[in-house]
Amino acid sequence: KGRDYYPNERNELLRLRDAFNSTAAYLRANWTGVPCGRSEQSRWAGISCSNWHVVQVNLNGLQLTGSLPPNFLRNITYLTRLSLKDNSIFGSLPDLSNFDYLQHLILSQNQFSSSIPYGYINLPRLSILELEENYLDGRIPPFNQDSLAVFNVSNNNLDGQIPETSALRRFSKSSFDKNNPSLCGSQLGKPCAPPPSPPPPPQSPPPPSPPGQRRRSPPPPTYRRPSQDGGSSDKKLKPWSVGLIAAAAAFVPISAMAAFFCLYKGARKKEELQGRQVSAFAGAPLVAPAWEEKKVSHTEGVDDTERTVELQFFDKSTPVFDLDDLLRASAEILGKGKSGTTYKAVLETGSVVVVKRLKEVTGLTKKDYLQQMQILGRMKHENLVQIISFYYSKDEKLVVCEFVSHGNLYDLLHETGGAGKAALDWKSRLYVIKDIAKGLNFLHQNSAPNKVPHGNLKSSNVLIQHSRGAYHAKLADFGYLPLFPSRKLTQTLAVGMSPEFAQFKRATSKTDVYCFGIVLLEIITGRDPHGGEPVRGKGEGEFEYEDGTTSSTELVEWVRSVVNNDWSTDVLDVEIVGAGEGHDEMLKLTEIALHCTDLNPERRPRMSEVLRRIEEIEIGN
Ligand SMILES: Nc1ncnc2c1ncn2[C@@H]1O[C@H](COP(=O)(O)OP(=O)(O)OP(=O)(O)O)[C@@H](O)[C@H]1O
Repeated sequence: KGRDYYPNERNELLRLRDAFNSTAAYLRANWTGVPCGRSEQSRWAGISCSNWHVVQVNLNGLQLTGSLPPNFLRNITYLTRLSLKDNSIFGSLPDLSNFDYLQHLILSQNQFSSSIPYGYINLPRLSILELEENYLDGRIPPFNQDSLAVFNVSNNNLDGQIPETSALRRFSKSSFDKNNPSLCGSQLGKPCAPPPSPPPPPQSPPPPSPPGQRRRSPPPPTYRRPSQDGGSSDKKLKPWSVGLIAAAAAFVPISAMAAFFCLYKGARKKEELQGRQVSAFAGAPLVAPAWEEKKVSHTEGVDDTERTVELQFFDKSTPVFDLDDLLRASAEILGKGKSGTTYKAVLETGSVVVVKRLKEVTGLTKKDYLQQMQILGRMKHENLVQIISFYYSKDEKLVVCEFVSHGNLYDLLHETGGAGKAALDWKSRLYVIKDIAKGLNFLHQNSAPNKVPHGNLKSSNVLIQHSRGAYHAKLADFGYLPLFPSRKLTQTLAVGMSPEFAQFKRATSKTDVYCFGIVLLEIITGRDPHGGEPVRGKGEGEFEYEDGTTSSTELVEWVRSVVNNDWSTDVLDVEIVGAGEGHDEMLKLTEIALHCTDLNPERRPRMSEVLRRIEEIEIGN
């Protein structure tokens, strides 16, 4: 019956599978039997074989949550490729010494939070190393493999000098930059040592530096070996702690969180002793004494010292909680978007909130962050997700907002199996459309004229509530645009899909109107404007629509051509065409949507006009 398989390799894969939480159900169902048989092609999803051995593990974008088991894959001796990109795996990067055949190591877009293991410099055949978009800290080891062709450690929390090896000198800024604020070296055009200070002129002594301002001495240029646990010994609140705790809480009982919590507490105690944990609003009057105890405050002013800000609450009538409460909450990941990871947290009091951990905001000053948060906190409207509070520290920016219970419009419109889709009849769609228009108009009325008030309007950011027999909508994720410094990131937001952004890299309030038009077309036609294709992850760190050819414009063009021909009802979603109601109204809405998605932003209507026209449309019985 041919040769035997290698049971050790199978066991290693099963150990890996079992380390992930229930999102790995797919692997549980599929990884049965023998991974490598006679053929090179494995029956196991994500596994490739050669000569009866496992040689590749490719588990990208499967929403895997958990940490990698110790001595990870140690018996898979012939492994050439390990790719776990775009999951929510946390903890330390795996120790991979003695993997002599490993060529591709791709662990980007996860939540790993250790330093980069030193042993990686001894992987003799390493040609692709992608570790970007994690929470890695510490120094970059001195990689010097000639084989290295792709190297990316950007978007982490690394520091120190980029080692001056010939292999690393081959890579440019984009391999290292973003969110690695303390990293320095020629690749970044950022010398590590401070420039030698000129001798002070004898007549005039240099002005005294302002109190409390000390120059940070540059880190020593040598590589510091990571401590045993793979982390750094610095006990400050780690950028990963919230994510780790929240993710861990998704599948461990609250009591098991104590260990994490102690770690966090210890870190805080030290910070408090050092006087770093100071509220930026320390002078603000607190309304109830109990709140003082809880060390929370309400936003009343802004200062600009680069310190941690405790959770800030906007509404004095909401029950308050502090970061400790939040960390103790049981949490689950709702999703990982382009702007960060979103968690649902159930506090011990039973209140449910949503916590968004923003990424890519490290370049932002605290003042800018607080100012924008204050603007957003004032945006109170029944069709906007209410922001409850926010948190700022150098490494961690959190936005806490209300939880909206019925998922998002995208899922409701495109859910396969029909359950969600059929539920959204014409009347519900019109309710939802009106709500979106009202929420967006409110944002537009209350924002400065030169701003992009929402910036990320798309159906997955329209959250649905079901009350008194009807669907209602609330807009989420608005106002983040000023927080994201890079164009590349703006490109991933909904406004980045507009024709003007694709062509001129520009967005205005009329770009929001365009996004609204696209959502409207999506509701009317039932078609996914992005054709169901992933927006992200086309190539190595690239985005699908980078060249500006968005498929949302294809949807617009298609609707326009059908409508121009004979006002046919062909564009309408079959679900509502079948019901035979509301055709005229839907066609009126199609006209509005086409007006909103005009290629020329100047010709698009203002949101106030859009709302007026939509409100004229009757909701029948
Ligand atoms: N306040 C909320 N209440 C309930 N669910 C929410 C809330 N905010 C976000 N979600 C859900 O969490 C998931 C992830 O949201 P998130 O905003 O992180 O990603 P996204 O919308 O896919 O992308 P982006 O970051 O570009 O907005 C989505 O399914 C969204 O519907």
